[in-house]
Amino acid sequence: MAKASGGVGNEPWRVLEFYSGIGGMRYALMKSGVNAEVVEAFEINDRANDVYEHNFGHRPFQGNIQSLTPTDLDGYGADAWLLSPPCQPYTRQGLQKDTGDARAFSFLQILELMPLLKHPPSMLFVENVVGFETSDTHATMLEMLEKTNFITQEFILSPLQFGIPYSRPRYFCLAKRRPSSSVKERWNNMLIQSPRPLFEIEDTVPDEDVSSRKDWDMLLPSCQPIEQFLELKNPSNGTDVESASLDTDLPRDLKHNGEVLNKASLDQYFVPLSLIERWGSAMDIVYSDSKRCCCFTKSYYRYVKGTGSLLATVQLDKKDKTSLKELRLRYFTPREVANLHSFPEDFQFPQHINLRQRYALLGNSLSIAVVAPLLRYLFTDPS
Ligand SMILES: C[S@@+](CC[C@H](N)C(=O)[O-])C[C@H]1O[C@@H](n2cnc3c(N)ncnc32)[C@H](O)[C@@H]1O
Repeated sequence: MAKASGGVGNEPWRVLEFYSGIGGMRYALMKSGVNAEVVEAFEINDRANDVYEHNFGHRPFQGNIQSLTPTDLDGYGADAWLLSPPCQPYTRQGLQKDTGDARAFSFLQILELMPLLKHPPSMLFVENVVGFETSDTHATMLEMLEKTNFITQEFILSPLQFGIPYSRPRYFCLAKRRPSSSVKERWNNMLIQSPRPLFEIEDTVPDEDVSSRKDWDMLLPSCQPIEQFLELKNPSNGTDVESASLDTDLPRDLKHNGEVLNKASLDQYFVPLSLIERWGSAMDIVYSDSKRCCCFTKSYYRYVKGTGSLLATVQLDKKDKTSLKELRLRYFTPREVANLHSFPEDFQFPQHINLRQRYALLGNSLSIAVVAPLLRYLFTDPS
C-alpha cells in the first residue's frame, strides 16, 4: 500500500525549506500528514523571518541562499528540498528577464551545486508562477535534474480545483531521484493541469486530457462562497446605503471575531473614494456570495490594478445599475487573505508587522490547500 510515513527506519524525512518566507511550505508539509521534520529554513528577509519565528519558534538561517556551499548543504543530510524561489523574473507583469534577473541567480546556483553533493536530496519540490514553465531557468532546472538522475512530474494547479474560491494558478515541479520512483509513473515528464493524479488510488490510464487546462469556471459551483473566508462579516442587508453619506458613513455593523470594530480599525480597510473614481473600471469586485476571487499579490493595498479582489460590503441587487461608490468597497483583511491561502487559524503576525508588510508577505506565499496534497503525493512510497 502507498505510504508517506517517513524516511529510513521510519525516522521523519529530513527537509530543507528554501525561500521560506512566512512558512507557507512548512504549513503545507504539516497539513500533508507526511512524517517529516524541517531541519533548516533559509530566508533573506528579516520581517519574513520574524513572522516565521513567531509561529514556529525557530528563526530561519538569515542569509543569501547563493552563498551556501556543497559542504553546508551536505551537512544537513536532507532527504528533501522544498523551494519557492522569487517569481519576479517570470511574472507576466514583470520584465521577464528570466536567467538575466539577479533574483534568479540563487536558484540557478543551488541547482548547479546538486552534482557536487555527497548527499543529494532524493526528493525536490519547486513552486513558482505560471510562465516559469517556458523560461530558460526552467529549461536549466530540467537539464540539471536529468543530469543528477531525477525524474519529474510537473503540475499547474489552482485553489479553485480544491473547492477554494480563489484563483491562484501556480506551477509545481515534483522530482524524485532514481532509484526512487514516482508514485504513478505514467505521469512522468508530463505537465499536468488536473489534480486527478493526486487522488487516484491506482495508476490508471487517464480518460481525461490532463495536459490541457480545463475551463476552471466549470469548477466554481463546487467552491465555497467567499463569505466563509471572511472575518469581517457584512451587514445583513444593504438597506442603510441610501441613508448614508458615502464619504463618512461606513457600514456600522461589520464585526471582527464577533466584536464590532471601532471606526479607525475599520476605516483602514475601506477603499477611498478617490481611488474608486480613478481606478474603478480596473477593479476586480466580488461579493460575499461570489465563488471566485483574484490572486492577491504582494502589492495588494498599495496598488489596485491586478493585485487582488475588492469586496462589496453592500449586497445590492446586482442587476441594478449600482454606482461603485454605493458598494462600499473594502480590502480583504490580511487574515482573510490568509484564510484564502488556507493558512491555519493559529497563524499570526507579530504586532510590529504593519498592514502593508502583512499583505506583501502573504502575497509572496502559497496556497496550502494546493501544496499539501502535492507534498503528500511526492513523499508517498509506491511500494
Ligand atoms: C516567493 S517567496 C516564497 C514565500 C514562501 N513560500 C512563503 O510561504 O512565504 C520568495 C522568498 O525568497 C526570499 N529570497 C529571495 N532571494 C533570496 C536569496 N537569494 N536568499 C534567501 N532568500 C531569498 C524572498 O525574501 C521571499 O521571501
